[in-house]
Amino acid sequence: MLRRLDLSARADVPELPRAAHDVDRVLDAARELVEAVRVDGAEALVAQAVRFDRVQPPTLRVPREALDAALAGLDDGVRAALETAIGRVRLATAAQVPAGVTTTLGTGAVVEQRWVPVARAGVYVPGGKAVYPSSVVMNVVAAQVAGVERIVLASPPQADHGGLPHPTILAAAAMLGVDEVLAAGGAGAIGALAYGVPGVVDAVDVVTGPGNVFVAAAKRVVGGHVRVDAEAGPTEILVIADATADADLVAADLVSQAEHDELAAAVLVTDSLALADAVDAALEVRVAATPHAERVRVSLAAEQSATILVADLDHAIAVSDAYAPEHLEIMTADDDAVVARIRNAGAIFVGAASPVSLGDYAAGSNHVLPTGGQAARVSGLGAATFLRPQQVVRYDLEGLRGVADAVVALAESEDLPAHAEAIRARL
Ligand SMILES: NC(=O)c1ccc[n+]([C@@H]2O[C@H](COP(=O)([O-])OP(=O)(O)OC[C@H]3O[C@@H](n4cnc5c(N)ncnc54)[C@H](O)[C@@H]3O)[C@@H](O)[C@H]2O)c1
Ligand SMILES: N[C@H](CO)Cc1c[nH]c[nH+]1
Ligand SMILES: [Zn+2]
Repeated sequence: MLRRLDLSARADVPELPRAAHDVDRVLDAARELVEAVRVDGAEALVAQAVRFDRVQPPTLRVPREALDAALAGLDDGVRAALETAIGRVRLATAAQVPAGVTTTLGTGAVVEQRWVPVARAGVYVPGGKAVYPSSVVMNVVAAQVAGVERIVLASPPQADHGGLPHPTILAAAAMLGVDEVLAAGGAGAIGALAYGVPGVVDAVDVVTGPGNVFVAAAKRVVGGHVRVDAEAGPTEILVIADATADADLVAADLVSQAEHDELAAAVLVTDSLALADAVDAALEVRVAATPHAERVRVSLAAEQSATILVADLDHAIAVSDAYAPEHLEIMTADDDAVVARIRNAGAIFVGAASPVSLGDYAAGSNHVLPTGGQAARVSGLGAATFLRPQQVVRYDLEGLRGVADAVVALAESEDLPAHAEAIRARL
């Protein structure tokens, strides 16, 4: 089911498997959809809902009563599970908030750095092939912990639910106190959050959230206008496993992420031919039995998924770092030794009892993570996504006197004498 790429006879890392239908290829389509919303507003959002979601939303802004009704109708078990997820993500995210620092550079000379949240955040929650109340938790809790005052959430309208977002998404939003919710999906929704739509939603400062390639591409399009988090597109899992790993668990985890999307990537990197064969055998059994087998088969057989045979674990680490996966699982004889040497990954899951699906819901980590190789440069969603470091300068006259000569000399060297005058005027 997984194609094999045998690199075991070489020590270098060639081009690795990626989806052909990636963000670059849908960038023009996403730009058109964003631009239509920027120019035509609500009319374009409704047209895109009819075209892609096959439903006309009764209203783009979800009414308060619909949020309340969704919360009232929420299954008790799901509510308890959401509470668990919210509690864990809140605790782990609160620990991320950086403390401000004050540096004293001399008597009466102080520079402070404080962390200030943006005023408005727009968060996207996917809802095409699957619906993601867990992404409500990941986005909203991170923004709330950062101290964002206004959070607006967008999620695709559902034909089976009268053209509103899925009721579990609405219920999760209501649980978290988010009452500004849009029935809008895909690139158009990202455009609406970034530019605002008269009478529907005001523009935000930061747009975050996962989604399919169109959502990821739209975030790239609006990235020059608002702050965006990493491109969190079709899910990726890369497993580094040696001969000691449990092949059936490896197979279960590959299938778990392949079920998101035909474009999801599932990659096994191993130095053990026996393990590779055993994972193939386990995949046959698991895929045959999984409810989304059709989607999983496409994802596992596609060019973005593979078993990569490597010479040894050093080689496996080099391959994984070059790929920079969204999720990296490590199942080896000495997991700590491997994780210590990893540089590039959105999130790392260490050992057989830490599968990606734990992190998807309730580990306490955030599941909105960079895909498409971005994990080599940027991080996943967290409190910092909504915060900016801001410097506050507090000098008194004694402090100013202590550095005045340097400022005046530099101002004159730049031929900006009025800058020097502004110092002299105080002394
Ligand atoms: N990386 C992460 O952190 C992360 C987290 C959760 C989910 N995901 C990914 O999110 C994605 C969710 O995708 P989904 O499709 O289920 O939901 P989605 O909400 O991302 O996409 C649905 C929307 O896509 C748009 N769309 C559909 N077909 C289109 C087309 N042909 N042209 C233009 N726009 C089109 C529509 O507007 C539709 O509302 C999956 O790929 C999943 O792997 C990623
Ligand atoms: N694995 C996805 C990308 O990180 C997140 C998710 C949500 N629900 C299930 N899984
Ligand atoms: Zn998942």
